Amino acid sequence: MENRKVYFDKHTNLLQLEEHMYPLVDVDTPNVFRNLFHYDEIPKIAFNDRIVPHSMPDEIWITDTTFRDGQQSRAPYSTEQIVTLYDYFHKLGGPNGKIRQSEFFLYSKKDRDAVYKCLERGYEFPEVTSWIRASKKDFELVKDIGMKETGILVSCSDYHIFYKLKMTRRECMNHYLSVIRECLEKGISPRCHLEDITRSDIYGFVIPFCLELMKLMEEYKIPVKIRVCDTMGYGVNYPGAVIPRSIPGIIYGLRVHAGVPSELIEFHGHNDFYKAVSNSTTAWLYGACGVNCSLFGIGERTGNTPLEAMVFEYAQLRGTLDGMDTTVITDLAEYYEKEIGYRVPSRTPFVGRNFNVTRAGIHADGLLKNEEIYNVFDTDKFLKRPPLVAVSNTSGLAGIAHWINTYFRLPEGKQVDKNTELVTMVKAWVDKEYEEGRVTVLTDDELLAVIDDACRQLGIELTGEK
Ligand SMILES: CC(C)C(=O)C(=O)O
Repeated sequence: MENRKVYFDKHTNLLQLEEHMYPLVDVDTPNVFRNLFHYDEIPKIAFNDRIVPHSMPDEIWITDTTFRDGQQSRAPYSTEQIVTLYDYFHKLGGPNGKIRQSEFFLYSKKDRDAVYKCLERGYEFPEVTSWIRASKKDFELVKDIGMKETGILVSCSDYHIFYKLKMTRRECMNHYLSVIRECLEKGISPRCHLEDITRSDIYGFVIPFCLELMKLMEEYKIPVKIRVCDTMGYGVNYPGAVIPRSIPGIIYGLRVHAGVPSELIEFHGHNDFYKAVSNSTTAWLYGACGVNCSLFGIGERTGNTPLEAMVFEYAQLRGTLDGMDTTVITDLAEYYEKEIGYRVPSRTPFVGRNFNVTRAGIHADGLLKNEEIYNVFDTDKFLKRPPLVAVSNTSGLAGIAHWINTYFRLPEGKQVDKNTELVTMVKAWVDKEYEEGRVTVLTDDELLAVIDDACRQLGIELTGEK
């Protein structure tokens, strides 16, 4: 009886023995959940109305995959760029380590150089962790570098087990367990990436497998992490939705039926159905301590959960930033644009060029009277990005003056107003554009060119904090 865990099942009101409840179901043919996923139909969301209780852990955090999933989907970063980004993550996450870990490839010399350089920084957070091929050689590498933990791929849906690995569930589970045992033998903590969990048989494969993993953790006294990978973005957060698509249901099953502690559960989302952010927040709410994110959501296909979004989700859930420095998000966006040559799409929340730009005349009027009316929060304080009013035919002299003052961040005393000659000159150009039939708003670049020209004619310079 020693190794068997007994737990109280709230659904049945009975004490249950775990391994008797959830033996591996070794099916002959793959269960691909055709009722939900018919490839030539749009996937379906089904409901059984079983409601899972919230269980947000006392401490929650963010982990980062910018250099792993993020880098998989774009041109590789240079070593110097990785180190700079890592410095920024350290500052953004703050002294409480809200960006707890960042994962790195170890495949090439270049990958390893970046790891050595980041380790040399000596930061406690984000902890540098790895992603490797599950082989003896790679385990040794992890150990030699001095890392405590590594990610290992343990794909768990029958799509992967039968079609990709060409194994049975039993063969696959035995294979994974032997690899993880090898990792533990080396004294390294495995982070098990349960790829494609939202198309997997949760109680026929995932829970029996995680029960075995928890036994290995007990045997080796080394933490075994479970990363819940919503690889194709099928996860949903709706109360009463059925597993395997229900994120609350998956997290509940792992915690209650497989006995995985919250601090060892991490959610990794993809944005194929626009749900990466809400699914990640849901994972926190239902008992995962960690959400794994990539900066600006850059990742495979539609991308991962954007890291910056979860910083603001954190603050909204907890009522505090717990030491995170959100202004670094703007520094990161500028660094990407200037040094990496990537401009975040302009309407992207918190970072896009236009995320707090008001264009409609009627909104602009409200914003000019009181910025709280049309700005989500004090974006100048938290992101060094005061709200802007785009200039159009309805802007008037005051709107143009506001645009110049905010765009150039002109300090009081140096600000222009509706009587300034520069503003009159720009207004004359704007009016002419619309008289000639223009129907669209003016772009920043167009305005900058006109302002530049007018300043030259007037022999003045706009000196702001930019
Ligand atoms: C490769 C796996 C682990 C992954 O990143 C995912 O499932 O999204």
